[in-house]
Amino acid sequence: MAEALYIIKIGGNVIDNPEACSRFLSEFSKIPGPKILVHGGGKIATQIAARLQIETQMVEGRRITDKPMLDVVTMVYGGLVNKTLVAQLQVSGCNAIGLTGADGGIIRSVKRPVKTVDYGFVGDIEAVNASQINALLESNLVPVIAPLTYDKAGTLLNTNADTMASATAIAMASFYTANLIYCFEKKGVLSDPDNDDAVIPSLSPVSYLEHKEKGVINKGMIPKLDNAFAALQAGVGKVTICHADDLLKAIGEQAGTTITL
Ligand SMILES: Nc1ncnc2c1ncn2[C@@H]1O[C@H](COP(=O)(O)OP(=O)(O)O)[C@@H](O)[C@H]1O
Ligand SMILES: CC(=O)N[C@@H](CCC(=O)OP(=O)(O)O)C(=O)O
Repeated sequence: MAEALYIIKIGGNVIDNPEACSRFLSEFSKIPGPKILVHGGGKIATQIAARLQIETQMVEGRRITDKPMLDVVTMVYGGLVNKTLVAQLQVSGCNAIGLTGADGGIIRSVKRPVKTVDYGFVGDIEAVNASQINALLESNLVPVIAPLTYDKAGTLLNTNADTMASATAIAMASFYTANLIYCFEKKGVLSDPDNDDAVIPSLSPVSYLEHKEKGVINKGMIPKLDNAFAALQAGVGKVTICHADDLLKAIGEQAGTTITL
């Protein structure tokens, strides 16, 4: 069996909480062997945009990204968030290297075509350069990937971080047994949104549909789960959704929600 690789995604709600983020990074640093961190930061981009009097508009979990908003997300994801995480990982003994999809040409996308909604500078992933990412891993570096990609015209594009993580895990599955873990601020996918302990231990496509129809799985969880199922279907070994504090538990035994087919 191929060597295990852990692709961990951390969302904006955890990054925005300094104590929770620091606990998460300390757990992440302890993962043995090759690993990749993919981060979001949507909440911080929204806050900084507001300070600059730029209004945020989300449609189906995706940010409408005009040029002023593209400038904000480039600064926030590619700069502030990415470099803060890298610096903190360095002092945890983890030799992190911060990258957008454009760095090393690791993730290229195409501007989302305008159908009913014009998302602006938002990218749909077209190609992940798994060999380039693997070269970093083989140099014992830990890639920390920001949710920005680039297109063939050399334009940066804003790209959902859950999709970045799923596409990276799928591409890396040609070299490793890929394990994708979505870490966020809840204990897993919940069967009752008002009860933080009502974790669904294992979620199949059929039960996903049932929970979605009942309305108990909604908002940001829908694109996250769509990405999770897509990864499993495309050869990723294991996909888990868990609390950021439970990362090592999810790797060692079981925590949160395991996605099944
Ligand atoms: N059934 C559910 N279980 C857990 N979270 C849910 C559920 N339905 C909707 N959510 C929402 O999904 C959110 C996670 O998605 P998102 O905001 O995109 O997170 P992230 O910051 O990790 O990208 C949670 O904060 C929660 O409000
Ligand atoms: C196109 C698009 O929507 N991009 C996302 C990228 C950040 C992200 O996904 O952050 P979280 O994981 O913290 O939600 C956004 O700008 O919000």
